[in-house]
Amino acid sequence: MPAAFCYAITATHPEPGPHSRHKLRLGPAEALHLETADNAGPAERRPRGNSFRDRSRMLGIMKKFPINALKSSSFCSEYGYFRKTKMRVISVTQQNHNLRHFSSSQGDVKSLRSVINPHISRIRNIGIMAHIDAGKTTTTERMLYYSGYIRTLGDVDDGDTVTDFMVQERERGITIQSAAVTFDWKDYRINLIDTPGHVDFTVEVERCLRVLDGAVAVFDASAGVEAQTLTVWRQANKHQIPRICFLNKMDKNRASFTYAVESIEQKLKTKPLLLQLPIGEAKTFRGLVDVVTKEQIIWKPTSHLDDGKNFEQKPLLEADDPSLFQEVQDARNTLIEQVADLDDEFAELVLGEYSENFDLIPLDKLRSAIRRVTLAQKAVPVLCGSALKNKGVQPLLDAITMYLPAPNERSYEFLQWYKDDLCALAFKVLHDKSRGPLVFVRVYSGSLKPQSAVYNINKSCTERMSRLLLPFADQQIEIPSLMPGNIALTVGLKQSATGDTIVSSKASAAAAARRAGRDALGQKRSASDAESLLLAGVEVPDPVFFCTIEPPSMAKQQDLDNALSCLQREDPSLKVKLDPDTGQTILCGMGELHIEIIHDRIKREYGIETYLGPLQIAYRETILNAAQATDVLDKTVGDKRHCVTAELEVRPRLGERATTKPAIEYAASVIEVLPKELQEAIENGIMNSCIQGPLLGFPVQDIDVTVQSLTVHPDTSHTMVSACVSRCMQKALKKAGIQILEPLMNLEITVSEDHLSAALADLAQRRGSIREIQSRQDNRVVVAAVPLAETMGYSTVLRSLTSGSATFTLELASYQALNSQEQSALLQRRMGLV
Ligand SMILES: Nc1nc2c(ncn2[C@@H]2O[C@H](COP(=O)(O)OP(=O)(O)OP(=O)(O)O)[C@@H](O)[C@H]2O)c(=O)[nH]1
Repeated sequence: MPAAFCYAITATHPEPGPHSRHKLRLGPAEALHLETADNAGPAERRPRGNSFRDRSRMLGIMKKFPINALKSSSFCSEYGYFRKTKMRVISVTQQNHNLRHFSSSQGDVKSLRSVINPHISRIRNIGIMAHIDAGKTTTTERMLYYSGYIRTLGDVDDGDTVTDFMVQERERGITIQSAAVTFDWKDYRINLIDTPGHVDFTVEVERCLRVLDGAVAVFDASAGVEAQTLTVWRQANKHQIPRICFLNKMDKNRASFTYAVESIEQKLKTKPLLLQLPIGEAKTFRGLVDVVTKEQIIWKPTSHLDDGKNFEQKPLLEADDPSLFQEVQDARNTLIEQVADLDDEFAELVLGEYSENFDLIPLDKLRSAIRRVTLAQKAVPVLCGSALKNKGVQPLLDAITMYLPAPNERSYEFLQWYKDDLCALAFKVLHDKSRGPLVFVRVYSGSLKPQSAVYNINKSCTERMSRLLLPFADQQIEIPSLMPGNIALTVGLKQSATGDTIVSSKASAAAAARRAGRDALGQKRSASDAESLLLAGVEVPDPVFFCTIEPPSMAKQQDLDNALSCLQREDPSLKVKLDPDTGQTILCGMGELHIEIIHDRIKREYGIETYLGPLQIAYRETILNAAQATDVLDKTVGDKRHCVTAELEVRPRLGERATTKPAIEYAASVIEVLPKELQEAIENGIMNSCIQGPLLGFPVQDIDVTVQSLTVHPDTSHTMVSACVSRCMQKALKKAGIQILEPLMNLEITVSEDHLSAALADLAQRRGSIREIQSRQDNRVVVAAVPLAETMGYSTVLRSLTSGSATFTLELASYQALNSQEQSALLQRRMGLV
């Protein structure tokens, strides 16, 4: 299957707003180092027995219970003592940052008084992920505000949020790059990554997920689960990341808590744990009830400000609102049932001591049980609010600290190879004009210190790191060390790119490789499996669009090459190659928007005005039949004779589809006498010929290859073997008959009833096939399949057809064969005949 990705375009993009500018004021630089013996590991699990529901039914204990007047216990600091260390504050010089207000009084600016290396149990590495426009950036901005790191609330629509700092992000009101920010909330260090929702930047989400321990999935409460939510949810499943759901936009027209929860349950196939219920919906939304504590939280604007800082939290009494009171009571009983069903330790407690009265269950016991089931990914806590209207974000922050895991509660298989040696992962690169590349790293084991040499396993090189910085909101604070579980920025690493593994030395890498190798033998794992554990890289799907890119003059070619190589280090989904026939530079990307943004960044950040050729589709080639070919290469170079005879068979693959990696087999007579280096040379030859198919030069997919025979003269170099095999492959592929495949996209359009027929008529003209039309509140959701070639400029057309009211998402589904007419039309176009 192709790597899943999709893209979403809102047909109504907000216009760029005025950029508010503020001056940066910093408090005095001071840092404290935390040393604490606090260790909050998960309680040991007990073997599961019958379900709680079954057992409680047997015992007949499912009753309604009286009000629990317990107050929520505040999280008191468990810190031991603080020790002063040196720290330097550096204001961000990122070219595009608008500087923001920070509290100036000492004691107010938490970042400047923060501990540098909090105890690992107090760290939360969290991602915010969602469908485009669900409100990730707005929620992040509120978190920074309530935790005291910014003094004014930025707005996505005004283009002045902290995390969307690129000019393109601020102008378009979308997140393009993930942004990592650090802040403290109630004695916890939160490293938070705001990820893009637009599918062209899915790889950006994927690489962040590698370093996260938990995630907050944000939903638009009026839309529930949308297409890109499914994609990011699948990505989080793949990395086994515990999650919390935040139903945002509860203030919006048509917001529905019940609808959103149902869609989470049905579409994401997960068990939602309702930890809150909203008080009011849409226009009447004014607060929430904490189902765990049965307290109501009502936000109240002060006379001059409605920034959400002022809220009242008090027990919900029956007299306040009898029906809400009953709803909360039921919700709490259901929650207890659900958790007991999933957690034996809690079930025992509930069935024993508290079987007569659930209200007496201590809060900490219930919370610990919710935490255990969340960490085990058996269920997902659900909270709600409205980030834009400043409601619900503080309880969300509390939930992050309470229910999402600390780094030491996650298990990473590769850690065992490193023991206590340094193992860190570079997960993001930013280019800073004055300081060069800034590399974000997460430390898994050992510690990282500035002014030290480190070894990059992927690049097999030693590099020197000059400084370590913590990205507190949009300030960066220099720190003396980085401990396991934490995230920071490094200055000075010139070779390291996204996805690289960093260790202390070459010897330490070798020792880890030996341990991994030994283990691989023990567990019957292949050496390449062990290697992949050692190198925690990022999977990048193949691009679907490409175009030529030209500098304004030949003199600027070198500058353009440099700019592209910097951008590629930041963005592994950007591919750059040279057209072997024309010598032109080719830019390959994940979507129209992706290429547009790269073009814009080259102009703004590197000052090069480039010209893009027309956007083209990255088709694939495959074969129709099995075929055999033989090739002989006989060449004398200097005094050496290179002589190879190869015979190969190619066949269409029947099983697993959409892979450009051919399955290679050897005839028994060949494999018996094949040295490893020669095998590598043969496989290089086969792979190279699959990169550029014989018909139009597109990658060849879904083929099996058998090396039938191979004769090699003793003096022949391996390069000549590869060349002969490659030529033989090309012959075999041509004989087998080439079929062109085009990317087929899953398209989901959300449109009002009034504009439905216009959208459907347009779809019919685009070779689209409609699979389903669903209802989502007052809107219709059209699920269809459409060739990628027919989606160029679709956002503009849909916007005009629906007066800007529709939204759509596209996701690569598969590659489908072009019919013979379409294929010959494409051939003619590519040859310039039409
Ligand atoms: N009504 C309402 N609008 C909101 C809320 N939160 C965010 N918005 C608006 O929704 C739009 C998108 O918000 P963002 O915070 O940029 O959403 P995002 O998920 O970060 O978007 P991408 O990163 O581009 O995917 C903006 O116009 C926000 O003002 C909310 O709670 N209620």
